[in-house]
Amino acid sequence: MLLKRSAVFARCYGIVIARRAASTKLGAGQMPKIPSPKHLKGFLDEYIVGQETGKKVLSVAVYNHYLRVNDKIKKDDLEKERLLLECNAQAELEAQEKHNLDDELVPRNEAQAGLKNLQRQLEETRALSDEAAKNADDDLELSKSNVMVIGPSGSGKTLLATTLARILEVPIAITDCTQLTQAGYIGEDVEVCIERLLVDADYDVSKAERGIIVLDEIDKLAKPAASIGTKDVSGEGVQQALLKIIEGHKVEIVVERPVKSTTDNKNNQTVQKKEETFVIDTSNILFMIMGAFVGLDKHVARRIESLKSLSKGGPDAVADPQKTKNDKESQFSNAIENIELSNGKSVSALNLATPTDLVSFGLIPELIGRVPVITALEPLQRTDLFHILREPKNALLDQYEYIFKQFGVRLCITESALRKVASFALKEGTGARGLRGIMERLLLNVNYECPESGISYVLVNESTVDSLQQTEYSLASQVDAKYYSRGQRDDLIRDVYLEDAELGAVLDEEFGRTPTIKKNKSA
Ligand SMILES: Nc1ncnc2c1ncn2[C@@H]1O[C@H](COP(=O)(O)OP(=O)(O)OP(=O)(O)O)[C@@H](O)[C@H]1O
Repeated sequence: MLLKRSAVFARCYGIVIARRAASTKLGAGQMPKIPSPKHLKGFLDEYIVGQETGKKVLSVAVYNHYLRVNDKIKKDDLEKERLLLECNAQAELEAQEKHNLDDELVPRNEAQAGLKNLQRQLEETRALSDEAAKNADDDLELSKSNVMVIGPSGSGKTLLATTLARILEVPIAITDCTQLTQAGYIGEDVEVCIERLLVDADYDVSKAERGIIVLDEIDKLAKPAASIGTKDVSGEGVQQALLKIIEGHKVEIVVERPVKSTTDNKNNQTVQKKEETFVIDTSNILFMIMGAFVGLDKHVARRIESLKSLSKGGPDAVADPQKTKNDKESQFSNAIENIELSNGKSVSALNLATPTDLVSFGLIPELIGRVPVITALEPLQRTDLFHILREPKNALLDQYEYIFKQFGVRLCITESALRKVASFALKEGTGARGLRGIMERLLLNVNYECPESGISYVLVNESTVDSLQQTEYSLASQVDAKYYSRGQRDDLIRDVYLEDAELGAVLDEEFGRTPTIKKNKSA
């Protein structure tokens, strides 16, 4: 009996500790409401132009990931609840048993009836919790699904990840894989990505444990064919080191956490830091692995062409290589190979990349195996770049208009000027990333001239962009626009209408003018 009691005590003691931990963490980490894939995609549409397939694939993958996270947390909580219920009933039974049997005032038969009653309650509790566990499909565990996003530089890979983190209100950490090395070598250890996530989660472990880690430039870890047999501490070594954390593992990290800031006599603020150890379980963290994988499209195109030639029966049947080229944009070095499908549609070769292609590229199969969802982003076309300039939330045009408004100037950029900027960016071949640089060069001189100058309106039109294209970067200061004082507002509107009737109408409305009838050159 003594042995039995001490066993029960030990069990209850253990569970009471679990109860304390559970009561503070119960439901912690669970997402309150996961937006549906359609809702997620709709939100992405507001910020990201094009990339329809990528946005759809990611919306579904992210939705499923967080369903799994919630399911896992729910099951863990249920199990804790179950143990608690059982423990409480058992502890009460033990206490009552002792009390009733020791108390001489309680008649023997009443004490025994009371105990029987408690025993029945305990049985009922067990049956109820067993039933709840059965209903929750306890044995079924959803597996982790990390995501790989392949796409040319500046196509929106990082923007997709950060936008998703924003809608889901989860912390995010972006790590450039080229900085990582195997533990013990000069460079950053792979655990640095978890440390960054923890910082973004404001040192809240449960928040960090459901965050997103982006491993950017993963393609730079590809094992070069020449490295076979040699130790590759920054490529294959890092891929190996990433395996555990990507799959789901408890990782211990020591971070220097800022605790308080003090001000010395000279009014200098110093932040005091304290070393703290955290244990982070990475099994609910969503890993998004990204890279441009330059050359992968050519590899895929070759593989598909050789498959086609095999199915048609010999070298004579090899498809015209021109067919796999991007139609208009192929003259640019970063153009991605296109593949013509049997239904006549043309898709980017990156969309047809298989895990085997990625292994041929130099990623290790174990890493690819842990990332079951693979999607590719399309290289952005001229029209995408034009839309990116003015349509999404946070569009560059809105940003520049806002900056100019701060010093009292209405910046007007015509549609044809923006289309020229888009063409210019396409030629530079850096995707949407290049747009910012071009806009900076375009507006450098204007931005220099306007503040505190008496200028109220600036018009940047097609010829302004032409003058930028004719100059070298160093001569960007020679790019000029049209400037107007407050009294020349009508001149501005007239000039705007010559190139962009839509913008003219916007200005008419903005200034409370009667709409101008003559809406364009031909009118
Ligand atoms: N499809 C898009 N829609 C809207 N904006 C975009 C899009 N693609 C890129 N951008 C803009 O270009 C900038 C760079 O994009 P992002 O950092 O997401 O590119 P990336 O694909 O991650 O490039 P890299 O491989 O060089 O890191 C973003 O800040 C964003 O403003």
